[in-house]
Amino acid sequence: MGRTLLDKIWDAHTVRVEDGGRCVLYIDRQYIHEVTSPVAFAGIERRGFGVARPAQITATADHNIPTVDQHLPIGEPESRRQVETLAENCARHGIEHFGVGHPKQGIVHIIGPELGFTQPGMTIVCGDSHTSTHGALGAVAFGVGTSEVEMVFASQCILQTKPRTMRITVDGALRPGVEAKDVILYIISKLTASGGTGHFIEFAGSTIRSLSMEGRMTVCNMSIECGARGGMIAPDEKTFEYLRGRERTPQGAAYDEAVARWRELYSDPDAVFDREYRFDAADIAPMITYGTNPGMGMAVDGTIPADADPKALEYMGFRPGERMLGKAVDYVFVGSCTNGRIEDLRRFARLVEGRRKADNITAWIVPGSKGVEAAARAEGLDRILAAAGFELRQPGCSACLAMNADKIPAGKYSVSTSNRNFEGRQGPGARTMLSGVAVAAAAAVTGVISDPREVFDM
Ligand SMILES: CC(C)[C@H](C(=O)O)[C@@H](O)C(=O)O
Ligand code: SF4
Repeated sequence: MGRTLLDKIWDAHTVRVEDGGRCVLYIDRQYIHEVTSPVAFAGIERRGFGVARPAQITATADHNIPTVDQHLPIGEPESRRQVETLAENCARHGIEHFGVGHPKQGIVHIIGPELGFTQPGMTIVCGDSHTSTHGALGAVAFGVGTSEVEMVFASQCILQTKPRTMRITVDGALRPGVEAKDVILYIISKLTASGGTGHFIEFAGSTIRSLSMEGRMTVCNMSIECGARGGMIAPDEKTFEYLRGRERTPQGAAYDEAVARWRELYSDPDAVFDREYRFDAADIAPMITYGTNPGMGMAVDGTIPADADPKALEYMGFRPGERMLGKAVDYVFVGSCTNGRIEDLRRFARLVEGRRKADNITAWIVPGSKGVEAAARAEGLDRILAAAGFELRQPGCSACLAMNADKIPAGKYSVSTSNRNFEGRQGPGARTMLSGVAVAAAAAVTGVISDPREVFDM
């Protein structure tokens, strides 16, 4: 019987299968950040272990850092301590670390692919749920807990049960104004926030193939928001081109050899998945969420479902059957590991170019990495944004979660290109509506929830 892409990579990395079926899985790369690494470092030190393969670990500071005045010491003492601890731990164990202000610093899931650390066929973990992002390059990448971070430090392996497989196929051309984020918000709205539990998703079909690498990362990033362990896309010419010449990818003849290996990474035509779903791109509209989990999404021009969860609607201050169009917005956040890549900033800048930010909107436009920030400035996106009343900030997780200074005040409404709209996610009492870049741009210039296809004549 044919094998899935997950089978091929998983089996190639299985060192041993334990009684009970758990696998000792070899990990090619581990990413770490300041939030989930300190306890793991303390753990190996307490047990007298060193870090087995420091060269296969990459560290960056992203969650606890401010996105303005990064040259100043971090004001909040707890955050400052986290970030300093990461730097000290990395120095002690010989791990490459991109701290605040470093030209390669950024959100962990942005810099991995950007610097070429993430490559097809790899196994990749990080103590962070959105590690699934790296699956867009054809890697098996998933989030792990702090005790597993410690396991990888000590042995470069983890103990894992192999997930079940799921394929989600999306075919057809996307309608005007629809972007990768809308595709994944649509899929999660169909599967619900728990519909992928226990599975590893492979995204396939002509719509997925047509997406840029950045768009594929957006899709895989949010694959876990339906409960899946991870998401992946078989690598193709776009993937190989994206990786060509990146700082940490093989160069020259070694690159050609790598591509030859990467070409073997696909699910065999007769591979059988535990579950399959099919969607038609023509059914997907620009999306927005109305509730308090990412599965509570709808077309921006639709109405809130009559059977929507009453508790979620109470938190959001919405009622069943209402339209989202015209609803009040206070904050717009463009950024995060979901939509903080250069393509996202380009899209936002092009849409708002020649227009003005609405007076009632506070907007945070946050590049996902120093690399993205530098590219945006080199392309003059910062000037386009400034002319429209927007400021390009410095890279970090920012308003995606309330672990730094960028918090949405209680009761305020935020249109956010990030990935989670849980109660209090962007600050205690904050009300988050998830969307793609175009819906965020439309809200930013009109001051209310608007249909980007009308505002921008798409
Ligand atoms: C802080 C970290 C553990 C967390 C995660 O695992 O995802 C964060 O990145 C998030 O997005 O909620
Ligand atoms: S940007 Fe958001 S989702 Fe991504 S790693 Fe940071 S906090 Fe988590």
